[in-house]
Amino acid sequence: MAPVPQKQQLEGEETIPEKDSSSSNSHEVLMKSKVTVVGSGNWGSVAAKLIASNTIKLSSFHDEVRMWVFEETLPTGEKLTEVINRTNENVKYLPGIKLGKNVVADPDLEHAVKDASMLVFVTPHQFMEGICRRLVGKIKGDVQAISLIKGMEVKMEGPCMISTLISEKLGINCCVLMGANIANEIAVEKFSEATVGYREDKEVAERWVRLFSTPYFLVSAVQDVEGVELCGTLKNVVAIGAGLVDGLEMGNNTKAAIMRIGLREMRAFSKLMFSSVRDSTFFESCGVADLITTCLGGRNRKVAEAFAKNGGKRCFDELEAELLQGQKLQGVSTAKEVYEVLSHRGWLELFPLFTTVHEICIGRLPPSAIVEYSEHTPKFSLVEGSAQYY
Ligand SMILES: NC(=O)C1=CN([C@@H]2O[C@H](COP(=O)(O)OP(=O)(O)OC[C@H]3O[C@@H](n4cnc5c(N)ncnc54)[C@H](O)[C@@H]3O)[C@@H](O)[C@H]2O)C=CC1
Ligand SMILES: O=C(CO)COP(=O)(O)O
Repeated sequence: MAPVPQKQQLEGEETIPEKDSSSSNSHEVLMKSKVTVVGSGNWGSVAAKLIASNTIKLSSFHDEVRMWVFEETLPTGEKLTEVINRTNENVKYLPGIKLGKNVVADPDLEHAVKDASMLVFVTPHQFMEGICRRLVGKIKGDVQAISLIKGMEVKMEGPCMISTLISEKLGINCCVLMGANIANEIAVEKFSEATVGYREDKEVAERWVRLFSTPYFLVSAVQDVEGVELCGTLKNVVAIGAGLVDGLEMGNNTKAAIMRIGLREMRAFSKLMFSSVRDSTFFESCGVADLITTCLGGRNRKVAEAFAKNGGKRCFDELEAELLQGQKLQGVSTAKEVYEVLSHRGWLELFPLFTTVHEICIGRLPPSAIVEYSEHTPKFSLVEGSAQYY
C-alpha cells in the first residue's frame, strides 16, 4: 500500500497509528477525536452503538463516546442515565440492545460536549433550537458537527435546515447523515446504507464516513448537504400520506402512486429552495431508498395509518403518545413547516400532496382526501403543468 501523507500535527494533539489494520487506512496517522452524541432516542442510541463499535477499533478516535441524555425518571423511580450506565442499554428508547461499554450516558449537556471535537446531533428536530441556544460558547472552537436530524425550522426569511441552524448558531461546520435507516433494524445489525452530505471539505466527510461505517452499515458521501437533508426531511411528509393510504386499505398501487408523486414534490421543493441540489442525490440511500423504507415501515406511516383508521377523530399528538411511547413523529410538524413555506410563496397549488397531507393532519380535510380531488383540493395536473419546476 502506498504511504499516506501525514497530517500536520497541531499543538496539543496526539498522533497515533490506527488500532485496527482493517480500518480504511492502517498506516494513517490521525489526530485523536473525541465524539459526543447529542441525543439518545431510538436512532440516537443506535448511532451511539454504531460509533462506539468504531471508536474502540480506530485509534484516530478516543474509545469513549459520550451520549447526552434528556434526563427522565423511569416508572421504577430510577434516572434513565443511571440505568443506561448500569445496564449498557437504553431501556426506554432501545430496549434489549447493548450499546457498547464505551458509551457513557451524561445528563449534563454542557459537560457532555465540553471536550468533544466531533459532535453528532440526533434529537427530534423541534428541540434543536433550544439545544443550540444552550450550547453557544460551550463547545470547542474547532469542533466538527454532523446532523442525523430529519426536519427543518421555518423562519421569517424562509426555511432553515437543521444543519444550517447548527452552523449559524454555533459557528461550526455541519455535515449531515441521512438514509434508509429504520433504527430498530440497524440495532440488530441488518444491512443498510446511508449518505453523508458535505459542503466543501471532503476530508471531513471521509472522517464521518469512517466513524459510522461498519460491514452492515455502508456509508457514502456526496457534496450536497441541502439535497441530502431535504430528502430526509421531506420523505416524512410523504410517509404520512402512505400511512393514510394504509389506514384506508387502498392497496399497494395507491401507495406506490403516493410515493412517486411524493418523490416528485420532494425534488421540486428541494430545487426551488436550493438550486444547488443535485438530481443524483435522489438516487442515493437518503433519497428514494429512505422514502421507500419509511413508507413501508416507519413511525410516521404507522401513526398516520391509525389516524385514518380512526377516521381522523383522534389527533396525531394523542396517537403519537399512545403508539410511540415517548418517541417523536417528525412528519406532521414538517408538513406544517412545508405548508407555511408554500403558502408564503404562493406555491400551494404546485404541491398538492404536501398541501393535502397538512390539511388532513390539522383536520381541515378528511383522510380520504389523500386521493380525492375536488374544487377545494389542489389538482395533481397542476404539478404536471408546472414542469419548469421539475
Ligand atoms: N428512529 C429512527 O428510525 C430514525 C430517526 N431519525 C431521525 O433522528 C432524529 C431523532 O430521532 P430518534 O433518535 O429516533 O428520537 P425519538 O423519536 O426516539 O425521540 C425521543 C427523544 O427525544 C428526547 N426528548 C424528549 N423531550 C425532549 C426535550 N424537551 N428536549 C430534548 N430532547 C427531548 C427523548 O429524551 C428521546 O431521547 C429525528 O429527526 C428522526 O427523524 C433518522 C433515521 C431513523
Ligand atoms: O427516518 C427513518 C428511516 O430512515 C425513520 O422514519 P420514521 O420516523 O417514520 O420512523
